[in-house]
Amino acid sequence: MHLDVSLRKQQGTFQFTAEFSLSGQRIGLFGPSGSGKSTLMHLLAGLLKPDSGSIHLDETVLFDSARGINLPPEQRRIGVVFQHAHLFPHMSVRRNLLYGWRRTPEAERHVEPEAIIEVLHLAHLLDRGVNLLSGGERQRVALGRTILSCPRLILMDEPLTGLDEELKFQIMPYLNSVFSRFDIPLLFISHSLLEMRLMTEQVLVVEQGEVKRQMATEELAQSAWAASRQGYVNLLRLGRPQPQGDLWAYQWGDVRLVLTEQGENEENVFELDAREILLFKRHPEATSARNLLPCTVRKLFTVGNRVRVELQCGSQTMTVQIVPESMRELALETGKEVVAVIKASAFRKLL
Ligand SMILES: Nc1ncnc2c1ncn2[C@@H]1O[C@H](COP(=O)(O)OP(=O)(O)OP(=O)(O)O)[C@@H](O)[C@H]1O
Repeated sequence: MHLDVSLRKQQGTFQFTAEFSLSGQRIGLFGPSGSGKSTLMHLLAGLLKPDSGSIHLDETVLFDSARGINLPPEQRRIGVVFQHAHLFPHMSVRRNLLYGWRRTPEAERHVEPEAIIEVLHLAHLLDRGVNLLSGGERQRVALGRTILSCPRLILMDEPLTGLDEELKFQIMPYLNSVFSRFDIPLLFISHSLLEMRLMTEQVLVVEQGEVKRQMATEELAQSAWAASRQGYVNLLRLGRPQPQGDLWAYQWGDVRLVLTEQGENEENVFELDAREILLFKRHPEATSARNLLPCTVRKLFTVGNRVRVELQCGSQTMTVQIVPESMRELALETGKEVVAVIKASAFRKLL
């Protein structure tokens, strides 16, 4: 997807401006409450009209004040999923799902209902009334219905915010598999940096009514680490494991990792807190930890009494957090070889 935006909008005393041009499939909108994220989504979807400027999505002009163009929402083919699933209460799950699909011209129907029902695991719910669904099931139906209207872009405004932590992590794999399998561009709003890292590749940072920056999501995660007291968390995407005794062995690029947890999916996402990784000058003689990875120091950053060490481990990178005293004792510098030691139980399965 390519999106070109240059616009202004005054809402009461709130002035919103956006000037950006981006290409990508998984984009996040990140910023504090009241900064203008939902405003931007409404402007893109055609639910709000800019005072001036233009919006181009791929080859289509959605809005251009100078040329008097303002496509109505139904002609923009942009799907929107809000925090609370807005389903038709008097219809079954099946009729909700097929609502947009039946209205989409045949030539533009590039997603089949059966495929969506399978990916979102909705087959057993098809004849149920939507009032009898749980919060997570409602969100899955809302997402399925939006995708079946075959949009060119999907906007999601905090779709996971109303759900409890456990449900959130149950739904995210569905979202990920839908967006990977059907390759639909996504613009995703969330206050959660972890959700951003799991769902997007790039982010637009919105602050005080303005799109201020555009950066890789990982860059945002690194800068958030420097600004907060929290530890940095590595996210590792690992494939199917092989049993190794009563543990599980995963291939991570050209590195083999041994974990206590079994991942059942094609792709399993684990978090690894940067503070839980130990560094040694050379291979320790004996240790209870199951993972001893020869690595090279790529970068070092010191923030107060914390040092972030970026390591190259074969083809993969990993971040470790230590204290300045350890850095001096290990004489760490760029290019130095070290051994990273990680317990099999230090990895926590997220997805
Ligand atoms: N119709 C309106 N009239 C006046 N001000 C409005 C109107 N709609 C929204 N605003 C103001 O615009 C600002 C941006 O709102 P918006 O909902 O876009 O923020 P947001 O970044 O999505 O916030 P949150 O993360 O809390 O959802 C807020 O200060 C809001 O009060």
